[in-house]
Amino acid sequence: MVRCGNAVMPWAQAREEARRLGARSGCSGGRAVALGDALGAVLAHELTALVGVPPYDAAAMDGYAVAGPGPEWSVAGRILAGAADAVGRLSPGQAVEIATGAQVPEGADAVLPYEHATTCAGDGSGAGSRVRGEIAAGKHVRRAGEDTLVGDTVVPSGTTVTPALIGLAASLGHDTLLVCRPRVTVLVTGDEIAASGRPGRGQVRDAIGPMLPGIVSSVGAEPAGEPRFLPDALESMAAALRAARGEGTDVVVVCGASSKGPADHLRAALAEVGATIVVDGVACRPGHPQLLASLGGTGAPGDLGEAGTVVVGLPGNPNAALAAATTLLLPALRAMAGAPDTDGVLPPSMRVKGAVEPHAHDTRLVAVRVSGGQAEPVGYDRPGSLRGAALADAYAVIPPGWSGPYAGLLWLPR
Ligand SMILES: Nc1nc2c(c(=O)[nH]1)N[C@H]1C(S)=C(S)[C@@H](COP(=O)(O)OP(=O)(O)OC[C@H]3O[C@@H](n4cnc5c(N)ncnc54)[C@H](O)[C@@H]3O)O[C@H]1N2
Ligand code: MOO
Repeated sequence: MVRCGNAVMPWAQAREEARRLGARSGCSGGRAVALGDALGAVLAHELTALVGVPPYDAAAMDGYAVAGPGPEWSVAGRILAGAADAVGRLSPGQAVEIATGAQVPEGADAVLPYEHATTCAGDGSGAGSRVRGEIAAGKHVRRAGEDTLVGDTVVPSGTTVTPALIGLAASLGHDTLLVCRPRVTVLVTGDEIAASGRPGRGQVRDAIGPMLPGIVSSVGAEPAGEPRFLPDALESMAAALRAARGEGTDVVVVCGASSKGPADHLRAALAEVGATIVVDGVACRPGHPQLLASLGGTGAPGDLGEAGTVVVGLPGNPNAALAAATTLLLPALRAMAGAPDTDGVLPPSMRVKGAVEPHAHDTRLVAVRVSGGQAEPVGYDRPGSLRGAALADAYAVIPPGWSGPYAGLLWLPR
């Protein structure tokens, strides 16, 4: 059998190398973005509280804020949420009618909910009436800062920004967040590739460029503009790599030209621009010609520089490209942003339904649908076809020589 590459790396090791290179290259500085634009990015700083939670002593129930042990209080007025300092200090024996979330006046010991209170009517404004009930000191009052004190660190750097984190940041007084969103330049190679519409005779419609924005945004990165289409020519590819490095992009993804055919110029172009190849082929199916390199450093073996642009070479076959993106691109991007390795493979604890043949030397990535605690291969997952991956939830990770029935899972980007 023809094997592509002289130093094909085991699949798990290739993922580790991608993480190491991503972490070493880092993200080109954090950017302050409005809360609404931060979703999915990775926090480039610790999130601290600019205000406490709650910001003031607040009623947790609708009812009466009461001062003194009771069991009866005279009602001195009413406080609704949003009214700052509406009532002065309460004296023992006094109460105010209060809304949930309203500021509890000084001197109040507890809030007596309506459903536990007996009232004698006053003048309708809340004043002049009396209220009776049993209280426990401090009950139904949320004290200022009892959840979070001003200055507390609440979320570590490297956390992915979720809707909940955005809400939290707002509640802590932030309007912007400093985030890391690696920028990814996409180069689509091939004389036969059509960018849109139905391909003509001898043409193939680009299926990888349209996948990549979703793949990179699944880990909070972003495309640096539209894909650039390149002919099968060494000089065009070398020029595009130089341009991407000059523009300060974090990652260049090259689609196609990863094999060793007469029109596959990726390795020659990398040599021309002085790149250091870190992973030259991976022992996995599909996706074995994939490649990882750094445009940083001097190009001397082992010298990757401080913050060089990372190059990921995806094979031209679209399912091989998707497999390679989950193997090298996603781990590199997450590590670059400082995010933990949550895109890792689940432990081999998922039962695979039906017969799956392992490969003799390579890890197989088999498109599966996951339901009822089982992974069922969906088929149609040859290197050139995305039909299976489009129906699948994950790749089942089938190591060489696997005898089943349990496998690890690698979730597909959503
Ligand atoms: N002698 C060998 N030949 C090949 C080997 C090998 O080990 N020895 N490996 C095969 C494998 S596996 C793959 S995968 C491909 C990788 O090829 P390239 O990355 O060089 O890509 P191309 O040759 O340009 O294209 C391969 C195939 O994919 C189609 N393609 C390319 N780009 C796209 C795109 N953006 N969207 C959709 N389809 C695309 C292209 O038309 C070809 O059919 O090498 C094998 N050869
Ligand atoms: O391994 Mo290729 O990358 O399968 O088609």
